[in-house]
Amino acid sequence: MIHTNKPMPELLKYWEQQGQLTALDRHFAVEMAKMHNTSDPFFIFICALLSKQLSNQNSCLVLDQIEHSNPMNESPRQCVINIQPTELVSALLSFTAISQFNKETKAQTPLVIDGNRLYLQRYHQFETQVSDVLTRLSRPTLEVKKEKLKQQLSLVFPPNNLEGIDWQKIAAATAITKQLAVITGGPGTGKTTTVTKLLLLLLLNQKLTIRLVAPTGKAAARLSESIKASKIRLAKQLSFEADNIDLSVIKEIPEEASTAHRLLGVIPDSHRFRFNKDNPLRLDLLIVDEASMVDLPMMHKLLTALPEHARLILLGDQDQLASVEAGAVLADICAGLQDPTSKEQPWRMRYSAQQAHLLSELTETQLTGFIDDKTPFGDSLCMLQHSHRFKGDAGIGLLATAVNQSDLSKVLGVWQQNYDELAWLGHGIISANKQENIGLVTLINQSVEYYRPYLQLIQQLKVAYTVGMGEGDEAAIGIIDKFNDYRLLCSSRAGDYGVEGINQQMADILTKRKLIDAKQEFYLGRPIIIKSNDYNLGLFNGDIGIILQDSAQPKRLMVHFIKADGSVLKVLPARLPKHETCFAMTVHKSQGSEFERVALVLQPKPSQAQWQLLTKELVYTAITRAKSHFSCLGSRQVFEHAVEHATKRASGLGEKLWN
Ligand SMILES: Nc1ncnc2c1ncn2[C@@H]1O[C@H](COP(=O)(O)OP(=O)(O)OP(=O)(O)O)[C@@H](O)[C@H]1O
Repeated sequence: MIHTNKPMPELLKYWEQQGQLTALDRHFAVEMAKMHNTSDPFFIFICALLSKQLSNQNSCLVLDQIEHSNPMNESPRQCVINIQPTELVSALLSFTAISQFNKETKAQTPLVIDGNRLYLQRYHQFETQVSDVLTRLSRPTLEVKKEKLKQQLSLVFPPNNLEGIDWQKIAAATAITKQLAVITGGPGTGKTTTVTKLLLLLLLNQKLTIRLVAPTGKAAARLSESIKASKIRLAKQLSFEADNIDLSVIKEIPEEASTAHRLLGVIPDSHRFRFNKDNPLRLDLLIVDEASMVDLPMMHKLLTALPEHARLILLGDQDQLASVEAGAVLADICAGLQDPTSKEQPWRMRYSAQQAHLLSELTETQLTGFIDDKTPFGDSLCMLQHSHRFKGDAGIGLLATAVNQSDLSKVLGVWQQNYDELAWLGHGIISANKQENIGLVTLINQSVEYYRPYLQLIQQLKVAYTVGMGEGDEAAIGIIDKFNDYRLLCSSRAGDYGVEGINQQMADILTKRKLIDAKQEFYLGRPIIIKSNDYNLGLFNGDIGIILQDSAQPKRLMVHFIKADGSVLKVLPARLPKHETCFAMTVHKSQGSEFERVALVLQPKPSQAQWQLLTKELVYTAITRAKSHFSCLGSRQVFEHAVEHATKRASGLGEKLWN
C-alpha cells in the first residue's frame, strides 16, 4: 500500500528537517500509532498528513487530494502510495482509530471520514454543529407587518442616486425577515450603516437584548466607533421624519461592542467558557462583526451558546484573509454565491422564489433575476456591492477591486495610472557602493517621517510632565491615535523584509534620529503588539499599545492600550504576556484595523513557505487597510504571483450548507 525507502518514523523526522512537517505533526502521528497499537506506515503517514493540514489552517484532509497535500511529492521520491482512490476509504476504515461518520451513531473514534474528507473528530463536530445551527437559523421566515415595515424601510432607506438595486435596503429586509442574516461586502460598502438602520427598524417594533461582538479588541473598538458615528448620521438623516418615526429609539441602539471571548465569559486557566450549550447567552440578537476573522472553533463556541430563539447577524468581507486558525467560515458561508463564469461580477445572490418575492414587495425592488431554488440557505445572505468610502475613480478602491478579481492586466493598468493614493517602491535597485536596496532605504526613511508625529507628541508630553502639566489619559489616546495613522505591513515574519527585520531597522533608525532610545527593552514610545491572550489582564492577541509615562507617576513607564469601550488600560511592562514591537506587523494581524497610510512589504526572494503565504487575499487585505494612501515595496514577480493565487482551505462546511 505504501512503499518507503526508510521506516516511516525516520521519514517523518527527515520531512521535519526539510520543513515539510512540524514537530507537532510528527509527534501527533507517532502518538496516534502508539495509542492504537499499530506501526502501519500508511496509518502513521495519514495521521501526519492530517495534522499538517490542520497546521495549515485546513479543517480536514481531502482524500482525493492526498497527492497534492503530502510532503512526498519531492524528488527523488521517498514514499510512494500505491492504492486505488476507490479503495482508499475502505483501507482507512480498516484502522480502529478511523470510522465513517453516521448521523445516527455518533463517531467514537478520534478520526472520522465524512464523504471524501478525513477529520479529527473534534473538527468534524465543529463543522457539523456550525452547519446545523446555521441551517436551522436560515430556515424560518419570520412574521412581519408588511405594510408598516414597507413604509419604515422606505423612510430609513430613501431612494438614492446610485443606479440599480439598493442592496443595503435588501440586507435590512433580509435581517428583519430571517433569523439568520449574513451581510457581506468590502470596506465602506455600508455594513455598519445598514446594521444601525436595521436595528432601529427592529427596535421600533419590539424590545430586544442585543449584543455586538468582534473577534479582537481592536475590531470591537472600531465597531463601537462606527456604530456611534452611524447613529449620529441616522439621527440627522431622519430629523425631518419625527412625525413618522419615533427618533428616541435611535438612542436605544447599542454602541458597546466586546470581543467574542469576553461575551462568552472566559474561565481563567480553562479552554471552556461560562456560556455554552448548557448555559446559553442571555440575548435576543447577536451581531458578529469582522466574521471573516472568526475561526471554526470560535464560531462553534458562539453558535452553540446562542439561545434557540435568538437572531444572528454576521457581518464581514468574504474576500479578506481567512482566520489565523483553522477554517474559512465566512468564505464557506458565501461559497454558494460564487459565479465563476463572470470575472467582473464573481458573486451572485441566490434567493428562493418565495423570499425574492417577499423582499421585492417589502423593498419595492425587482429581485426576479436572482431566483435560484436549489437551497434555501441563500435566503439569509446579502452582499453589499458599492463602496462609499473609495471613490470609484481613485487608486485604492480600483486596485483593491482588480486584485480581488485576480485581474493582472487591470492591476497593472491601475499602477500605471500613477494615482496620488498609490506608490510602488520596487526592489532590485541596489546602490553601487553600499549594496543597499534603494526601495527599502526609501521606505524606512519615509516611515520615520510617518511615525515622527506620534513620537513628537510623546516628547511634548514628557516636557509637560516635567513642569507638572501632563494631560493624563486623553493625551495617551491622542498619541495612540496618531500612531495608528500609519502602519508597515509585512507578508511574513522572518528575515530583513519580515516583521522582525523591519522592526529592527525602524528601531535602529529612530534611535539614530533621536526619536526613541531603543537601548533598553522597554523604552518610551515603543509600540507593542500582544501575541497571546491574558484574560486576567484583559489583553488579547493582536491588541496594540504604546509605552508611555504613567500620568499618575510620570517617572514610571506603563504600556497604554485603548480598550473596546474607549477607556485606557495601563499595564506594567514586566507583566505583559507574549508580545513584540509593532512598527511593522503582519497583514494577518492587521485585519479589523484601518490606518490613513499603509505600506506593504513583500519579500524580494520568498522561501518556499513564504510563497504559499502570498495570495490575493493577503494583498487585498493590506490594500483595504489603507484609508488615504497605499504603497508597496515588492518585486513585480512576487506581486503578480500573489494576485494570481487565491487561498484555498480544505473544509466541508460550504458543501454542508449549500447541498
Ligand atoms: N447609502 C449610503 N449613501 C451614502 N453614504 C453611505 C451610504 N452607506 C454608507 N455610506 C458612507 O460610507 C462610509 C462607510 O460606511 P460604513 O462604515 O457603514 O461601511 P462598512 O462597510 O461598515 O465599512 P468597514 O469596512 O469600515 O466595516 C460612511 O462614511 C457612510 O456614511
